[in-house]
Amino acid sequence: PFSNTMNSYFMDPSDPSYEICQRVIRDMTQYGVCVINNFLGKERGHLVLNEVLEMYRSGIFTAGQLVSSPGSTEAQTIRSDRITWIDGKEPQCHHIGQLISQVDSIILKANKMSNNGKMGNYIINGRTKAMVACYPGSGSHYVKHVDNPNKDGRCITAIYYLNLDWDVKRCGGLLRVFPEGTNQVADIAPIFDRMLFFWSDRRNPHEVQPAYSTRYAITLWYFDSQEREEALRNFKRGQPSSSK
Ligand SMILES: Cc1cc(NC(=O)CCC(=O)O)nc(C)c1Br
Ligand SMILES: [Fe+3]
Repeated sequence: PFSNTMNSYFMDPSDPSYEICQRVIRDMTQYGVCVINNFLGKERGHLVLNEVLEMYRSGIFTAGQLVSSPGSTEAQTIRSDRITWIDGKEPQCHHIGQLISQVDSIILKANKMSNNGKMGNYIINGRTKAMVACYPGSGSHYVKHVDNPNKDGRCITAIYYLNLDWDVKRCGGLLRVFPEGTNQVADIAPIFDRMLFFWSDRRNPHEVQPAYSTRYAITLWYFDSQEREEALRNFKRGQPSSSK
């Protein structure tokens, strides 16, 4: 439903352009999903990709999702995505760190710019670490799910894709979002230097279709201050958040 032709070349990382933030506000308000292509530009995109490849080669990625095949006799497991969490200050993650602070500044500026300082009625005051994910490409996928179904505080999912020459017909790995309230789906190819934002709650169930090439992505989840505070209060009281 949304046009994803926005390019963001030559953006000053410390002060994101007004029109990028306007675009995020408009698309998030109208569709709950926003795609920005050429987010860093080729050069910086490659610097981030090289750091991710180096991390992957160094073997610090853990097996993300261990799914023991149901009813299997031996404890056979089917690994799908492999992940590692970073804060971006690690010495070998300098450019990933720059990407993270660029996304931070866009989200925070957009949050301030949107009407009375709230984008989607959220006040964003923090985020998770960055999750670097790799789908090894042997048909690995991610089943349809909601990132934040039970008010754990996460309001925006931000995903940066790193995959050069990605052709969905050949490589699969499509992210399919099923925006609530419409039978229209949003198919998003995980192409190099593409930035994606979407509301993390039940408005955006999504799946990753089987990938047949190695598929890399960096994900950040931004917190709404009020919902996060409430979730932590519940957590301390030993209550599961709102409903399990
Ligand atoms: C670990 C974890 C990963 C994801 N990733 C995606 O949905 C994939 C998006 C993409 O790569 O296109 N989501 C959740 C709720 C958890 Br938890
Ligand atoms: Fe997800």
